[in-house]
Amino acid sequence: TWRLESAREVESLLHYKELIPRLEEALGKFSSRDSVEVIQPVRSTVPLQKHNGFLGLMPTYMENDGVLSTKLVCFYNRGAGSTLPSVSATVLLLDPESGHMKAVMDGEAITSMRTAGASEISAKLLMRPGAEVLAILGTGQQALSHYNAFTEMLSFKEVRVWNHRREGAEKFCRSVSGPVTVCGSVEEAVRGADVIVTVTRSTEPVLCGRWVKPGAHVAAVGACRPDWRELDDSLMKEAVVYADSREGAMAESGDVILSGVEVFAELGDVINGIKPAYREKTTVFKSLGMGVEDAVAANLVYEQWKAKAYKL
Ligand SMILES: NC(=O)C1=CN([C@@H]2O[C@H](COP(=O)(O)OP(=O)(O)OC[C@H]3O[C@@H](n4cnc5c(N)ncnc54)[C@H](O)[C@@H]3O)[C@@H](O)[C@H]2O)C=CC1
Ligand SMILES: O=C(O)C1=NCCCC1
Repeated sequence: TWRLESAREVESLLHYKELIPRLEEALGKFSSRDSVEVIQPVRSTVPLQKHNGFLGLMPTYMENDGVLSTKLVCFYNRGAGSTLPSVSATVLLLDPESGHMKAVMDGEAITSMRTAGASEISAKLLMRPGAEVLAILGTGQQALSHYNAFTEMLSFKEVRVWNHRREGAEKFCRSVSGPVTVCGSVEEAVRGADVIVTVTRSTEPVLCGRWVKPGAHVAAVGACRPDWRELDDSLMKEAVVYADSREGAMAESGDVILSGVEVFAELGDVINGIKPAYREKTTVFKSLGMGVEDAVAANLVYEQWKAKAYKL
């Protein structure tokens, strides 16, 4: 069994330019609902009540590609004083024929990068052509990976960030290489923005529809429990709502369930040409995270790692 237990080592083997095309292909395969392409049940979750968290189990089998994996992810709604991460994950890659373990790897970088990769795909497909202003709400782990993916793969003239604690936003600015404007309120950050990424741990709406420019694209990444929100009802009702998985969104997204809106399409439906990309309308991509994204990312890490090991 190959062991890649350091997030840094996994991160050094993953690059958005290689990862994103594989994610795009995987999202299309998932939405084709062809069992020889992808079998991926909706995540099962076990509450960790004492610790204010959940364990998520995310198995996936891609028969045609010979990829079998599962991610074990613990995610928490941590109090402000905690120094522990909000998301902690491990990915196991298995040989589908023997069932033997091929690799066990840290899932932190995989989770950060594949989530940002999926959001980047949503923006590429759904934002208005010529989008100039990116706003990021939240300044934690996902904010960083989204900043990296969006600035590397797309071009924005301005990046704004907001955090509910200003020092968090200032720390974020110091940790990235490009220019970023710190905003004192969500409204200030999102007014006139073309693309908005919500990556907070909030359980109540932080983004209100009345602040969002018509035609903007929102990649909504937080609020992955049926009673958690990041977006208000007016935004959900105004927007055309896309998701990574329709079943996942209907089971896990408070923004979808509690607003009562329909998921118009999966991102994979757009990739497959089955559903239109309404670039001129206000769009929301509700991301819950999928095992198939972890599977292709882990398989890419494994391939890169083997190539590196055999070159030595
Ligand atoms: N859709 C997906 O595939 C994934 C979703 N997530 C979710 O994305 C969110 C962000 O994850 P990470 O960046 O890893 O977490 P993190 O803890 O590193 O960052 C969270 C950010 O939210 C801010 N925050 C905390 N409480 C808040 C509140 N009440 N209102 C507004 N902001 C608040 C924090 O200051 C921090 O800037 C979490 O909800 C997590 O569960 C995480 C991984 C994958
Ligand atoms: O897909 C994932 O991985 C996660 N999704 C939502 C919560 C944290 C982890």
